[in-house]
Amino acid sequence: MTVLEVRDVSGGYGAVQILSDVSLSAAVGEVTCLFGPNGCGKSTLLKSIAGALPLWGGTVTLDGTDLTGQPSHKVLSQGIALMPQGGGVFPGLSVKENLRMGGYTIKVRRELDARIEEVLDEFPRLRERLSVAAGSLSGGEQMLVSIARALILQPRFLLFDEPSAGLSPKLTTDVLARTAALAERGIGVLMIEQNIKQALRVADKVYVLVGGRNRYEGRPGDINSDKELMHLYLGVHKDEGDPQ
Ligand SMILES: Nc1ncnc2c1ncn2[C@@H]1O[C@H](COP(=O)(O)OP(=O)(O)OP(=O)(O)O)[C@@H](O)[C@H]1O
Repeated sequence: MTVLEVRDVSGGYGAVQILSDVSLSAAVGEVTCLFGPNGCGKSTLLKSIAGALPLWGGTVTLDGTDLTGQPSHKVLSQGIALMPQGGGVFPGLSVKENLRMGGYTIKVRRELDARIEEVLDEFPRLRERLSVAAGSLSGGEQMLVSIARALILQPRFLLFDEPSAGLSPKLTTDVLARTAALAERGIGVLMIEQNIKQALRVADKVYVLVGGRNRYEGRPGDINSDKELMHLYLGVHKDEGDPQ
């Protein structure tokens, strides 16, 4: 099974260290959730894995292939796509143009068109809005464009940075269900999420970072028994954390 392995990763910005010896592993076909208090380094970790930030130490491997220190386009070509907060669509470009941008490495036009068609079959709502500027879509629709765009290159792993940020409770449920569906079709999902309770419903595995270090690793059913973690660091209060 394809596994993304992060080992003893350290990193930060300028001289400021944010991550200290962080390790995790995520598998294709699973949703791996990354929780932790604000500012603990979750986004920094995803950016470091995706090659958007240099690592100070440690390794990132995909199925044993060393990706440590590779620039983001190389990491992407290995099948790891980063979905930034808010989706990161190009607001002034149409939905169709955004999808084309997702496949910019596919040089054969027919092949790119076929991939776009495949993805649109999965996202019929986007088909109706192909010529609309992505920036004029709702937050939920922009997240769909972002997911659809990432799927054009048939990634093995999607790194989601708070896919539900700014979305209504209903859209949050939809987007989290979609991440679970992506995992079911064999993609590995590594996801930061603030909606702990809802994320636990779709998670196969959970990591918690505190202060840029690993604090917890386990299965979603077990995390509720760590009261300090749930209440103090994740802000989930009594009777709120049951993933059922
Ligand atoms: N570009 C940057 N330059 C300098 N410091 C940064 C930069 N981006 C983030 N930081 C700092 O790094 C720390 C970790 O930020 P990060 O965004 O990784 O945390 P997070 O766990 O994702 O937080 P949140 O849950 O609030 O999104 C914070 O103290 C933040 O202020």
